[in-house]
Amino acid sequence: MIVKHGMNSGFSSLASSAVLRRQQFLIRSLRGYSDHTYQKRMEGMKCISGGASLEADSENVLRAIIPSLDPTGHKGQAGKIAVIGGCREYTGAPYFAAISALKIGADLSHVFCTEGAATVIKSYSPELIVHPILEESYSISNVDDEGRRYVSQKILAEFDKWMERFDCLVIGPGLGRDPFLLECVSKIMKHARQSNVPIVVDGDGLFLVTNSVDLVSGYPLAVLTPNVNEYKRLVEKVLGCDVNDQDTHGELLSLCKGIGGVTILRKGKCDLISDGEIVQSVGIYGSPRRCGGQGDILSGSVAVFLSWARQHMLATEGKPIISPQNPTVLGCIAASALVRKAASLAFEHKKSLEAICPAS
Ligand SMILES: NC(=O)C1=CN([C@@H]2O[C@H](COP(=O)(O)OP(=O)(O)OC[C@H]3O[C@@H](n4cnc5c(N)ncnc54)[C@H](O)[C@@H]3O)[C@@H](O)[C@H]2O)[C@@H](O)CC1
Ligand SMILES: Nc1ncnc2c1ncn2[C@@H]1O[C@H](COP(=O)(O)OP(=O)(O)OP(=O)(O)O)[C@@H](O)[C@H]1O
Ligand SMILES: [Mg+2]
Repeated sequence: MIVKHGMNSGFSSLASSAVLRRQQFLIRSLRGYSDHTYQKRMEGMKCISGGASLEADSENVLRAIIPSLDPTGHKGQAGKIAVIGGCREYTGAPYFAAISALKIGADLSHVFCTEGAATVIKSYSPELIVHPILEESYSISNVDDEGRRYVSQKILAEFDKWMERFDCLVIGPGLGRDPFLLECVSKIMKHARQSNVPIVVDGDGLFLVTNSVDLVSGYPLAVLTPNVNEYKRLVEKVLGCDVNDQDTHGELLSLCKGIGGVTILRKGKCDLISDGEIVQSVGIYGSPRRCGGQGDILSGSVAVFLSWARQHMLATEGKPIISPQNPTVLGCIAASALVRKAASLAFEHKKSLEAICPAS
């Protein structure tokens, strides 16, 4: 887990582990804000809307919400995350999301995927807990309508056994677009909502939500993390128009309000984050490489930071020491800042000599 700056020396042995050193390095790296070169680099990146800079104070957000390591803590307190995704085509995306949750500092990370994807994902890492419960249409092609209902109920029952243990679900990385599978995932989302489990919707989860906005509308514990294409489809569906690059701020506010109370993290040259009330941007210099998988890493990271921000909110009895005060927005700011900085460091390290493996 990332260790808070200025922790007392009782944690020094823990803090000497390689993982902690690496994570502390990331935090320290974020302090480079005042660096002149960095400032110059950032000049072209700042998101200006209506003349006002919206840049979030991400370093202080990170400091505030990252939990301290506590020797009395038990496994699970730093976060239990589940990724719902992984099908015939895609096994990388759910892996990147789930392993990122662990690397950020969550204690447990699960993946719910199809049977074929499960063996592959398990072979990437023994650290992930993989549930091969989802089915695609091809695997039940000989089954009649009643049989399909049975399979669907069985999937839901299997998922429900676990659901209330999770601090956050990530729905969509590498999910695919099979109609039967998406129908089951819709039911999973409805159950998560009834149980007030936060959800991060990404990748094909956004394809599902764009076609069934009701799944998230009016749910303040939902975060959508669209890329350029996914954002365009959402705007077209919800606002009924093309993306307006002249009023990014106003459009994002309208989109959040149009869907109803969700938080949106719009990925791009600058990441823009809004809950329909405020807009914040994270323009930390990232990587010029746009290889696949970086968004998956972000969605797993948002899940962990969102959970920590909610814990922070509880610990401060609803009076957090940081603003903005919406924990889903805080989680998005922290994740965006860390992932962009990590991308920048990875590029500095590897340059273009070899392809940047997102998980490295
Ligand atoms: N290794 C893996 O398993 C990966 C799987 N992925 C999964 O693949 C599925 C589909 O996600 P996609 O992001 O490809 O779907 P999208 O529908 O967002 O993107 C589809 C197409 O849009 C193009 N595109 C991207 N940015 C663009 C831009 N700025 N302007 C114009 N065109 C642009 C891409 O080249 C791609 O051909 C999701 O489930 C996702 O999670 C991706 O996350 C990538 C990695
Ligand atoms: N033009 C850009 N310049 C710098 N960083 C960017 C740019 N576009 C996206 N990013 C960053 O890259 C990360 C992934 O965003 P991206 O738009 O590539 O997601 P994605 O298409 O969903 O990725 P994936 O391939 O994992 O599905 C985010 O952290 C985002 O801030
Ligand atoms: Mg994506």
